Amino acid sequence: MAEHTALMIFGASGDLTSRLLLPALGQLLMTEPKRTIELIGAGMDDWTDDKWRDAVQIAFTSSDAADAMTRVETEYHRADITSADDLKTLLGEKKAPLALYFAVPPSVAAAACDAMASIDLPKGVVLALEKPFGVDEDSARALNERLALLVPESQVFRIDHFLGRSTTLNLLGVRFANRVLEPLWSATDIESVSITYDESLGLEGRAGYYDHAGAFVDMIQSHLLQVLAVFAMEEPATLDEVDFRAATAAVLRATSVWDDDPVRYSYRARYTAGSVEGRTFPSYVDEPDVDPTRNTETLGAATFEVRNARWAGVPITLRSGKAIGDPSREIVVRFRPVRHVPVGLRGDAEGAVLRFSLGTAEISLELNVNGEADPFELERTTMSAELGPGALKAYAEVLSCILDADPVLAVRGDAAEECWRIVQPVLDAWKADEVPLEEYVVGSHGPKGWPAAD
Ligand SMILES: O=C1O[C@H](COP(=O)(O)O)[C@@H](O)[C@H](O)[C@H]1O
Repeated sequence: MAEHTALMIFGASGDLTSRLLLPALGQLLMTEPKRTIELIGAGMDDWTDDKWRDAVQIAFTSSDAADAMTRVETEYHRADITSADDLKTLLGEKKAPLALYFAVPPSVAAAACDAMASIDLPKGVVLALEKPFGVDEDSARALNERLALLVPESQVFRIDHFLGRSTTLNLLGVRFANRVLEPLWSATDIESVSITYDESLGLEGRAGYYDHAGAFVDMIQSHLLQVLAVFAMEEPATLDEVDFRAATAAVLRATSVWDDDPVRYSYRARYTAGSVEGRTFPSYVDEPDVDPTRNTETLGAATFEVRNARWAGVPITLRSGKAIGDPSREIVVRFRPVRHVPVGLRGDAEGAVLRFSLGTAEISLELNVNGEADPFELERTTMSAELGPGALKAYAEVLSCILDADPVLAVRGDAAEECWRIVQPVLDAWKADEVPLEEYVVGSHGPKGWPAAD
């Protein structure tokens, strides 16, 4: 662990910084009492050092981390990060360990990378970039090429906080450390998989971004494909960045829409007025700052196949939606039924179902057992266990890797391009209106008859 690091946040006065980054940094500092940080805020707003320190203090207090302020030196600079002169002044004599965190829109990040090409960056500097990484495969590749001119790939951190979720990382221990599960982890024994991340939340004032992204790009193009990659990867020899990222990237490289038919195997819908968990939402099209002609979906799903020897033939459905009642956030693994049940054992011998919660850290296994009243009549039972929630929240876990310059939980450049390649046929089919945009009432589970809404 690097004990003292400089973290420079571009977009310091923005929503992402106050809502996610600073609370996560506070949490990280509370769990790592030896860590100290030089926290440099930079942005277009005319803030003073005091205003920045106050913003940090407020965010730390919100995550019960006010005590960590004593280990943070703060300074703020008004700067246009797309200007080489401003960047030169900002970076001045700064030396590694130094991380530059781009909490800015992708177009600004791209322009800042261009500006950086004409200055000398401190050796060893880490560049951390928020999603979305590009808007399609070509733009992601172009951004990768720009970044490659600046620093080696191991110093580029494409952030996906789902890789830092303890619930995603639980897949590693449960699968690889259990002989009762690991040998079953393939098409031979698994019939289907679904990865669902529905939320009761609505737009939360993010229409400016969300109305362009939609549920599919916001959640599936990035986060859920990464979860799929961790779920389906070959066993890496080690969990270092080289082995781990090679294994997840190989899964993405082998993944495509089921049957190459996005019209049949993708689904989209948007919500109409209603209430969920005591909050009332208007119809999506009537939300402030939404352009109804954009046809943005607030719920998306698609079925994919990982075309390799381990997974070919297993449908893997990813789904995510907003304003869903009693939302499901889990990975569901459906095992195949046994080939034969002894004559005399009555009932339905369905395959076992293993569920990993992606919300709270829980795991459960549904099994067939002998009936309580009649031992020759099968019944279903569920064994469940709570797993540790993890000491750090997802963003804090990811930040800890950034500060240590360890890219293991960052998305590798080729994987970021693959994610766009995988979803493009769906986005194209939707743009051409080949898939109907259905509707669902806020607080419902989404349109009836969709896959993976279990
Ligand atoms: O990145 C995003 O993730 C959140 C869901 O993740 P969580 O950790 O906050 O539950 C999602 O609400 C948001 O739309 C998306 O941009």
